[in-house]
Amino acid sequence: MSVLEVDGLTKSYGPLQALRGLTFTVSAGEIFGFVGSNGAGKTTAMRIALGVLAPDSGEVRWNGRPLDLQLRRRVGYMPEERGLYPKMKVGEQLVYLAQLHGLGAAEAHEAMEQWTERLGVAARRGDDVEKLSLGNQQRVQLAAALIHSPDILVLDEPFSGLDPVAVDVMSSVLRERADAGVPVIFSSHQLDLVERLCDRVGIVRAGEMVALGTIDELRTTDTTRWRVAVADARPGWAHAVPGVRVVAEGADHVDVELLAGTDEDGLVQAALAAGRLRELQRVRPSLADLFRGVVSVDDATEPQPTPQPAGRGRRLGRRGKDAA
Ligand SMILES: Nc1ncnc2c1ncn2[C@@H]1O[C@H](COP(=O)(O)OP(=O)(O)OP(=O)(O)O)[C@@H](O)[C@H]1O
Repeated sequence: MSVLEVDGLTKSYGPLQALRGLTFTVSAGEIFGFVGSNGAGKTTAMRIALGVLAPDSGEVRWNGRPLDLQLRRRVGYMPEERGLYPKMKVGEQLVYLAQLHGLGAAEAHEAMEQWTERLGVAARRGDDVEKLSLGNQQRVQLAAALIHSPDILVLDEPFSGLDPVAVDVMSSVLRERADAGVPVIFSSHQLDLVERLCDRVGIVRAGEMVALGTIDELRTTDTTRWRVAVADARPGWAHAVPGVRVVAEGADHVDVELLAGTDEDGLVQAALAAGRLRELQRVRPSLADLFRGVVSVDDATEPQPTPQPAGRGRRLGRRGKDAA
């Protein structure tokens, strides 16, 4: 079976180690969700997968073969910073991009018509890209990634800023491509969407993969989670129960985890003693819960550079990324 292998990627920007041996695979027909805090290294990894950025070490292979220039032309890429010509008309631009990927004029035109139709921007073919709303520009950007029927799709935050209808269209296109045998990788901070759409998920933290698998595989932990609703309970009652860790507190309920070796009897007794027990049920952690479990609050800050002698080690911000 065809497989995209991302193997042991490391990448530093000056003193900042953005990737530390990042490894994962995506099979043909699979949608892989790439998640992680801001600055975790997702864009860096995707740029390397496309070949626009070279790793310091490690390799990306497609069916066992390192991704060379020829194979890279078979990748459909949606960059985070987007990459359309603002003053070019939507239709002309898509035809032009298709031809750059080797399609003949008639074929390119047909592909443009097909994708603008499918993505709901057919009426905008004659408009300059810059005149489109951001969401519509994004639809065109996806069309640009798909126009040459790529064998691999790599999409950097394709869902950000889309309205719910566009999210549905984008989701069904990705599923369709995957069903046609294309491995699809996309990054997103919309974890509910990732949970819904992806066959497997990778959680990156400071340039390393810290969790990898199907959502169900990621849910397999040695702790179990319960939701308990107690009316008129004294505040904070759950915090005092031995073997219980409070993971979320709502207005009328708490979510708790029973630590390994603890059964639910103690929790039930404590809940009954705390007030009128309204609800007690086992809950399956969402991807957002799993994410919080492996990515700490501190990760929202970016990976720290290794200490440098005075005068060096300046960290580039978002705007400086492409300049480096
Ligand atoms: N060209 C560059 N020069 C210097 N530092 C960079 C450059 N590109 C990225 N970085 C840094 O590398 C780290 C990883 O960045 P990257 O953009 O890959 O993360 P990300 O997971 O895509 O983040 P986000 O979710 O915010 O898009 C960050 O600390 C970032 O500031």
